Amino acid sequence: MSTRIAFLKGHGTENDFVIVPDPENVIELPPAAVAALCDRRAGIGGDGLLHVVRSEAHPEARHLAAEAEWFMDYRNADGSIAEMCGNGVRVFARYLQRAGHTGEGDLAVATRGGVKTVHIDKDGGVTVGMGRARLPEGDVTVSVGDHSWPARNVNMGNPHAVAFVDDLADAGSLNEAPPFSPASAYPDGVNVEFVVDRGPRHVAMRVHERGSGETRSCGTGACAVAVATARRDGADPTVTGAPATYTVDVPGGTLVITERPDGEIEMTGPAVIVAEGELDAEWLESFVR
Ligand SMILES: N[C@@H](CCC[C@H](N)C(=O)O)C(=O)O
Repeated sequence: MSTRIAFLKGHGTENDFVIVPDPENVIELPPAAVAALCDRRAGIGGDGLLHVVRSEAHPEARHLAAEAEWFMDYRNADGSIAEMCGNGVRVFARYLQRAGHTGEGDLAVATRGGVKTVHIDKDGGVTVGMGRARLPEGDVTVSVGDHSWPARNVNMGNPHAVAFVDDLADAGSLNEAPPFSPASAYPDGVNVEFVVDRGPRHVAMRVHERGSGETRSCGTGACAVAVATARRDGADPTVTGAPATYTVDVPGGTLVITERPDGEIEMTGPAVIVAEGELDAEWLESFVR
């Protein structure tokens, strides 16, 4: 009989993840194994994978172990590594709560983008301290078919290009990564958000994620959109001293983002575990070469 490996499936605003609890970091997860797990036909299916490891047991997080017991080793659906995942970190916290590793209240989670503080609300929502946005200077253009738009460069630990469009349908099918220029703007690739206004401090977006394609939501992307929209609207809490809260509709739900006067960004949204099961270790090992 083959060995079985526990997994769970969860989502935050329909950005969905395969969760692999592996506290001691003993499960081999090369890119091919991650891509197989995230495959929606031949695997479990997901926009990404949350490898749940104790910080002490992971070489990339050991230095953060005193601040955060758990490390979110996040992978995109194609197996590539990303610095941060805003929806993923909420689902990660929900898993830790369900597994009895944390209760209600604040929880520190180590990520490649630094330590994030997560608050599990009593009403089911989860709030994450996402850190500060960086807005590198430089003109960027993104295109889809015959359309092209100027885009705002926003870094939330991972790179985003935010384009304001007349209609979300203008972004087309988003089957391919939208080309950008100059080609040197994002040497490691970029997540691209398309945004329309819905009302005062209320926008809607679609996203093409680096390493995952079009997804139903992107938490870091929603934060990038909130900051880009605030600057477009002339709102900069670090200058005015007044917090700016934006509601960001994504195809899979709604996220609420607040930028505080100290520049720190908080994001609130749902985090749901939908299933729990066992993987066939032999099947997974067939992708480990
Ligand atoms: N869906 C995530 C972002 C995941 C990483 C991204 N695809 C990248 O490569 O930077 C989120 O909710 O933030």
